[in-house]
Amino acid sequence: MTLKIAIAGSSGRMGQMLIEAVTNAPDTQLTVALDRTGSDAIGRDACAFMGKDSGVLITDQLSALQNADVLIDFTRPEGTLIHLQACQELGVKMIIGTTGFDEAGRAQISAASEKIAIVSAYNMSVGVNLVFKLLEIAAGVLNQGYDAEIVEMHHKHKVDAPSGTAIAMGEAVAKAWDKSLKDIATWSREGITGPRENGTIGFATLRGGDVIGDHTVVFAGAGERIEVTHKASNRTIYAQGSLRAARFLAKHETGHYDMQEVLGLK
Ligand SMILES: NC(=O)C1=CN([C@@H]2O[C@H](COP(=O)(O)OP(=O)(O)OC[C@H]3O[C@@H](n4cnc5c(N)ncnc54)[C@H](OP(=O)(O)O)[C@@H]3O)[C@@H](O)[C@H]2O)C=CC1
Ligand SMILES: O=C(O)C1=N[C@H](C(=O)O)C[C@H](O)C1
Repeated sequence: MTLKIAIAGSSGRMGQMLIEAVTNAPDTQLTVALDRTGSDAIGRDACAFMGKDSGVLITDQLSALQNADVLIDFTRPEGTLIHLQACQELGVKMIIGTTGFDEAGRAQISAASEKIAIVSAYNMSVGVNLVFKLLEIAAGVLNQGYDAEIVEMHHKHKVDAPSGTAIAMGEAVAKAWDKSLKDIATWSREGITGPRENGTIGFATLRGGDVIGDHTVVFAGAGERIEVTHKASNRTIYAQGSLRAARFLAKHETGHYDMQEVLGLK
């Protein structure tokens, strides 16, 4: 069966990666390419950036989604929430890779999953999802006398901080410590901060150049330090993960799933 795929943010870094992956896979077909109203990309062939002619023109008309089984959305929270509404109305499933949602945005996604099947994850790569499992084990053992610090670095164009992945890593550690991340997170430090409080999780954000995505969780104890690191060197890892999510969604009509479920890690 061929899956009919729509891509949001078609001219973005991830949008183009996804278009390339969808057009190259044997079981998926690009049927809709969206970008926002006012974008220079509207009316251009979705595959023009690859020097190819697909016949799918980039549009801002959300009614085009009726020609898709699944929308893959890596845009911005405000765009994703508008697409979410259209997908509910048209019965189109969704894969959401966008980061930076507030609690209300996350609640809207969960509520929509009563009508349509949704996979959402702050990181679609196999490697990072494996790291979440490793963190569960590490934090479970290092639950006393170790300070957890999470350092991430991304390209200079990224607009949200800390990264969704860093937050999800913090949530994995906090869960293993039977805590809620919001109660123990130190999101940044500046000035006379005083000594570090035990049981907290610190975050540090670096931005620069073209770094695709580096994450390290440090567990620092007395006499030793354990570091768990993931480094992305190509955005295809996120696109390939999204295709796995699309195949997974073909078997579900409703419900809210994450990549751990898609990858069979839960
Ligand atoms: N879950 C995962 O595995 C990954 C998640 N991400 C996340 O994906 C998102 C996109 O990243 P990236 O591709 O680098 O970003 P880009 O800025 O390169 O692309 C974003 C795209 O979305 C469009 N867009 C922006 N605002 C809206 C809106 N309100 N409505 C509709 N479309 C909109 C942009 O259009 P325009 O250029 O006109 O503004 C652009 O086409 C980020 O949140 C990032 O953190 C990234 C990689 C992996
Ligand atoms: O904006 C990015 O580029 C990335 N965003 C995601 C995040 O915020 O965690 C995933 C990946 O790190 C790349």
